[in-house]
Amino acid sequence: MSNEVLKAIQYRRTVNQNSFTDQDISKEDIVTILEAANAAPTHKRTQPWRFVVFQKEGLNRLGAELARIYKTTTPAEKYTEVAEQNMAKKATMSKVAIAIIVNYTGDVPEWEELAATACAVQNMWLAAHSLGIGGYWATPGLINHLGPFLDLAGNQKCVGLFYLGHHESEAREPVRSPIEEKVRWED
Ligand SMILES: Cc1cc2nc3c(=O)[nH]c(=O)nc-3n(C[C@H](O)[C@H](O)[C@H](O)COP(=O)(O)O)c2cc1C
Repeated sequence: MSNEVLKAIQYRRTVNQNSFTDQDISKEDIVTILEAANAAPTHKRTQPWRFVVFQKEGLNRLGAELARIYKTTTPAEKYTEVAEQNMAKKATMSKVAIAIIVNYTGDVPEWEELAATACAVQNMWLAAHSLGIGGYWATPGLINHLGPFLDLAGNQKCVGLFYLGHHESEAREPVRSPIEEKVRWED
């Protein structure tokens, strides 16, 4: 790879909580990651991304809420105590969790605001990677029940939780089918 940006794009990976270390993420790094999100492209500059940052005790509250939602929304025949505990652990094993929210303005089609928010997440992911911090975008069905906890307005939707931590996982290139299969050239 020829430069740092291309390298970061190739080596950014999903890093899950099992690989996170105990090292804290500094406030400065969190702000750098959020500023990267805020630099994402956006039609009509609606800047639809919103974030709620959980750290320290906030992670325990998030974990407890995820476990509570799991317990109250999972049919009895599918419920397991282990799954309930694992749901909470996703938050408590992370150093930071960022709720990803789309703020729909109505000024552009909804899909464009969702797309802009996804661009913001990729920016965060790359910024985190460049700081030695791994990220994991999780989209369990439970996020559809997080509205009251996150204090979302009627035009806002949570589209995931971005879990972050310093980590010890090996750098890996992506596993993808060849780009040639996904492109048609017209000369
Ligand atoms: C919109 C979106 C939602 C995702 N949701 C989940 C999820 O709920 N659980 C999960 O394990 N991974 C989730 N992922 C991560 C993907 O599984 C991961 O990006 C994919 O396996 C490729 O790995 P890489 O990120 O290391 O390239 C999500 C990724 C995206 C872009």
